[in-house]
Amino acid sequence: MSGLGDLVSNIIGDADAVFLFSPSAANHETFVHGTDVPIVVVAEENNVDAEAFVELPIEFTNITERIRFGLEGGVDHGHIDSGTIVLCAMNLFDDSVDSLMRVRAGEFTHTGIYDLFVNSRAESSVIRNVLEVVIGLGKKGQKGKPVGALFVVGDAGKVMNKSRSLSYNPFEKSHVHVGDPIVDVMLKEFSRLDGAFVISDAGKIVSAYRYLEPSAEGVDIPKGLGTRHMAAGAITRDTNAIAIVLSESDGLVRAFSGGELIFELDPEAY
Ligand SMILES: Nc1ncnc2c1ncn2[C@@H]1O[C@H](COP(=O)(O)OP(=O)(O)OP(=O)(O)O)[C@@H](O)[C@H]1O
Ligand SMILES: [Mn+2]
Repeated sequence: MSGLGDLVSNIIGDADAVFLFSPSAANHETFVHGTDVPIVVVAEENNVDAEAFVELPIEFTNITERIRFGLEGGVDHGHIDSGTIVLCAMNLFDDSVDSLMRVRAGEFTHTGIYDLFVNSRAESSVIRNVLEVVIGLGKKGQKGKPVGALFVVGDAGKVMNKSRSLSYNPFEKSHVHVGDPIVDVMLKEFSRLDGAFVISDAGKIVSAYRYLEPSAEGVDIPKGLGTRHMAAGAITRDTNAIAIVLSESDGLVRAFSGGELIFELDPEAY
């Protein structure tokens, strides 16, 4: 094997921690027993009873985003320091680890995806549920036609104060939460009409058809996005909410926090 082992050990030799992405129990065992550096598991669920664990709120089909999220979580939970050289191990093609990547944990610029889920007022499961609804809407559209939607999540009292009603609120006296199966259907139906949905920290649907009237001062969103995206960005600067928007015109899903665009994704890729 003509020196390949040496080349590879140059890449992985100085790693001080291993991040295992969605490992099988057998893979996890192998790594735990095969090395004495700390092992951190990054996955949607902790199926392997890992001591050090970072929960992935969504699957992240983009691998660099998945890694970034895992590393930010690892630092945030105190599993590693930000300068640590990490070996990321993944199975991209089947059930056994087939991919190793060497990354310095602090190397990434802060993307905000981690904060969006973990440091928001709203529960991360609520944000995940809203994202799932929006991605679903983006995939199918409404009766085959592209549809736009705006969800404002968290800090609902303040959001209600900075908005006005465009129509009667179908959620007025109801106690429905995002993630309830019936709600998916309702949200998709009501998203045909104008305005925003307002969701509480705990996932209660507070209102549909809200016209947002935040101050737009200091909001810096990419040129070319229209009033829906501007309102979404601005409300997240004026309150502690985050906003998730489906664009009717380009079909992309965008998330805003603190007045900034945090990420954009193509629902067709999910
Ligand atoms: N302040 C607001 N609050 C709530 N909804 C709004 C607000 N401003 C615009 N919208 C909604 O966004 C819709 C689309 O407006 P516009 O085309 O200007 O936005 P956009 O950012 O270009 O979004 P899209 O990419 O979906 O076209 C409006 O019909 C309205 O339903
Ligand atoms: Mn538009």
